Amino acid sequence: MAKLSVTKVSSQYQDKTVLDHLCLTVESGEILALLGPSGCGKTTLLRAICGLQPISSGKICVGERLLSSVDFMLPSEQRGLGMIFQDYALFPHLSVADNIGFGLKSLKKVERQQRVAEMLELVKLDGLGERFPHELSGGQQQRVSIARALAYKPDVLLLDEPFSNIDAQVRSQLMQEIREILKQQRVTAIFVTHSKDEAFEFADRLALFKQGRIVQTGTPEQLYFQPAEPYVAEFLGQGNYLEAEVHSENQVVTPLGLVTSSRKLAAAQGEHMRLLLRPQQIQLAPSEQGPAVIRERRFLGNYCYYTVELAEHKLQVRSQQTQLELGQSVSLSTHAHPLVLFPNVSKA
Ligand SMILES: Nc1ncnc2c1ncn2[C@@H]1O[C@H](COP(=O)(O)OP(=O)(O)OP(=O)(O)O)[C@@H](O)[C@H]1O
Repeated sequence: MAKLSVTKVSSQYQDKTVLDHLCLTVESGEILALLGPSGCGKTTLLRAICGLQPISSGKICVGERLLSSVDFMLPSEQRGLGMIFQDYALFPHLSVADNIGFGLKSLKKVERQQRVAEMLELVKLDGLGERFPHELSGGQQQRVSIARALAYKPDVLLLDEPFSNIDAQVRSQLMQEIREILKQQRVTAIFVTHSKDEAFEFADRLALFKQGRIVQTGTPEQLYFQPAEPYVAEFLGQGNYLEAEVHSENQVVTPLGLVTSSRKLAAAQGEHMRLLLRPQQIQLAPSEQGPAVIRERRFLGNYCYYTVELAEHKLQVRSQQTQLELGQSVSLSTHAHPLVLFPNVSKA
């Protein structure tokens, strides 16, 4: 059974529907990223899970325990959830140790001190227990809030844009460290972000939001390489779209020539579709008679990003061939892979 389940949940602000029959499950020990643009309802869903936002349909459960339904709202403090905020939300007048021990008042003093010491060690802040939050860096403050949330062993940890205020230079390392801690402690977590890079780096699975609904859930690879719709494809990264006519059960005719799918196509022969190719799915080869020309080039170390002109198309190509020059003619190809085809709206 899923650890957290959100079933057909709707919620409104005044008359405006912000969550629309939304369904989501998080498995035990899993880190799920809720990903989506600003205003799509991510924070509202977290608030509903925490018990700060009423719902008008559906239910929210942890295991078999009901947290919210249309006519029931378990008080926030009885939900067994931990919460991490963007602004750390530490008590400024309490020391680091007292912040971490804040939710442990039911424990005896010695046990509490022991748990606080374990948590300080876990988040690599041993020796800093007597400091106050303003004496710590942003990354260290976020470690304190992780320690505070994990100290009372929550059933599910909710993280609302926890890395947004962290300096870009240390963000990636902090994310990796916190991910390791959550995995080591087998914490079930929901992580809200509008950054696909953060979602890729931190989560096991992504759920992509669109106007109050989840449009697709899956591993980063599934959403990136097998997006269910153009919205998903575009949110997760750059892509090239080419007109494609279905030629056989696993081939399409495109401006690149015949492109082969490594699995059977869902579209019928003769149908006009749009083929999605990620920049790294197009291969370049220098060729004097090649039909395409390099128009822009960005060198990025191990690889180059090229803008390649092919008839009226401008294609973005990522290639490890870093020696190609502006104005050079090239041929283009793509290896057989599971092709992603979307309906061709202009011909529909
Ligand atoms: N208290 C409120 N009263 C009325 N409308 C609200 C309220 N809070 C949020 N909204 C609206 O509900 C919608 C969803 O907001 P929400 O904060 O859940 O989005 P979000 O995806 O978390 O966005 P962001 O990434 O910017 O935090 C937005 O259109 C927002 O303007």
